[in-house]
Amino acid sequence: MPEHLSARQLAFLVLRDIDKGAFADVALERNIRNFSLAAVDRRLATELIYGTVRRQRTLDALITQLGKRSAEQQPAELRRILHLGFYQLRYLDQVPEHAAVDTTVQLAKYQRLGKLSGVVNGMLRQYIRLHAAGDDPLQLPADAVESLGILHSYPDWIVQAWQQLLAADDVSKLCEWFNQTPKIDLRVNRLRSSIDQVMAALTDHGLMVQPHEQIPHALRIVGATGNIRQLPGYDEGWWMVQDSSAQLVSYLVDPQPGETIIDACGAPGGKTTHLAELMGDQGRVLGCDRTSSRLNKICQNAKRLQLNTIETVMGDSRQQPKFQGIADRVLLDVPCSGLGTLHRHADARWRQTPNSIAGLVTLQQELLEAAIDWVKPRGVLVYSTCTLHPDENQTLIQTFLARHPDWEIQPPAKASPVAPFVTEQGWATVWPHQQNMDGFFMVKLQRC
Ligand SMILES: C[S@@+](CC[C@H](N)C(=O)[O-])C[C@H]1O[C@@H](n2cnc3c(N)ncnc32)[C@H](O)[C@@H]1O
Repeated sequence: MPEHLSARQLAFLVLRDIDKGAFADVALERNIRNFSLAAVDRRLATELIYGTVRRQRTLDALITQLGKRSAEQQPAELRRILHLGFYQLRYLDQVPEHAAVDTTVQLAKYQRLGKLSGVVNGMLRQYIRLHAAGDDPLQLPADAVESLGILHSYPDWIVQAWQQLLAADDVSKLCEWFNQTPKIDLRVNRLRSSIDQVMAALTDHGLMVQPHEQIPHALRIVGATGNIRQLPGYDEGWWMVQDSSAQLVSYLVDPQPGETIIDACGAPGGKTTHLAELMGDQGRVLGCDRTSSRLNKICQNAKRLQLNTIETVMGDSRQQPKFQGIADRVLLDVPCSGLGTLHRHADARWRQTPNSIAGLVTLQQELLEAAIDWVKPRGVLVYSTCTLHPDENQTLIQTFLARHPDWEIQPPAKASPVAPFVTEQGWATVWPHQQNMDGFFMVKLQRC
């Protein structure tokens, strides 16, 4: 197989596995071992896989508009080959048009779709002709929701959910934001290191690193990192990978040394470990989860970060009567639809559905009803999600407050790193297209 085809060939094989139900990252990891690719080709394959999965609706619309049959009627393998071709033409400036066409036609031949290689050639060349004439080859319908969904590649129901919360222009910007490659943020372990020490070590290692303007101990790595475990300070527990917006949650909890904190849905421990760090590792932090393999990750992270106050508790947090009235603060970082981290999980927008959201809302409500009984009379509970769906956030909290008039929202103190993100209702929402971080929702509740 010619070298220049290998990246596309790998991408194609991974896409075929995804069509059989595999998760994108798992399928990539499994297939990559069979190819000895140079780093640059590995990067191209990764971009092609995640890019075509993200942009699938847009690419399907092009197939339908430029072909004789709709995308759904095309043979599955031909459809994936066309996705790869159109993706390179539309989104990859570094791939010359002729290379995109030639490699896609060759890919069809390698897959024994030789008879259809003329179709591939014709459709891709038609795209190039229309583009050269100054037109966007992608035609959009008049309906505003469908138009945004096709242009940015989202199911209509996600666009509609965001329209409930944002102006049309913001919805468009948010859709586009999630189509970019994710960045990696670190949280510096203040008990083992400092921002300056970690920045110096990473810069010496050849990385570009920026401190976050609003969030103490948060750093952003600019560009590719390579294997994260091989970066300086990892083994020493100087830092943890955690998006800046996720770091805000523990600031909202605001744990104090000596207190008892329960983290009801704690694995893999990003926030459990942050809570212990903020308490100077003094007190008791119970990190709970119902999945034992995930609970182990809390132990591993606590060990690496050299934190001693964390105890793990295995089980369903809807049924933990032993926690009744023992907590100064509870964190409920619930399982959610993840609409705030769509850039990190290319296929997530196609896996979630309105039905799956409804199931999650029931679980979230049950967890909240159970966890309020753990809070001491003057204690607080923080509810958080990495989603941007109103049913899992604003509506869920409003429904809870209507059912529990003895609870109210406590906005963060003015000096809190969370304060800049607080809305007039007292909860905080991080909008990625405005704040350039993962999407998050968080609110602190207390008894009146
Ligand atoms: C959003 S993740 C938590 C992320 C974590 N707080 C962090 O910052 O690393 C939600 C977690 O809830 C756990 N979970 C789901 N249902 C649960 C339940 N009924 N009781 C306890 N944990 C649950 C999942 O296993 C998952 O690890």
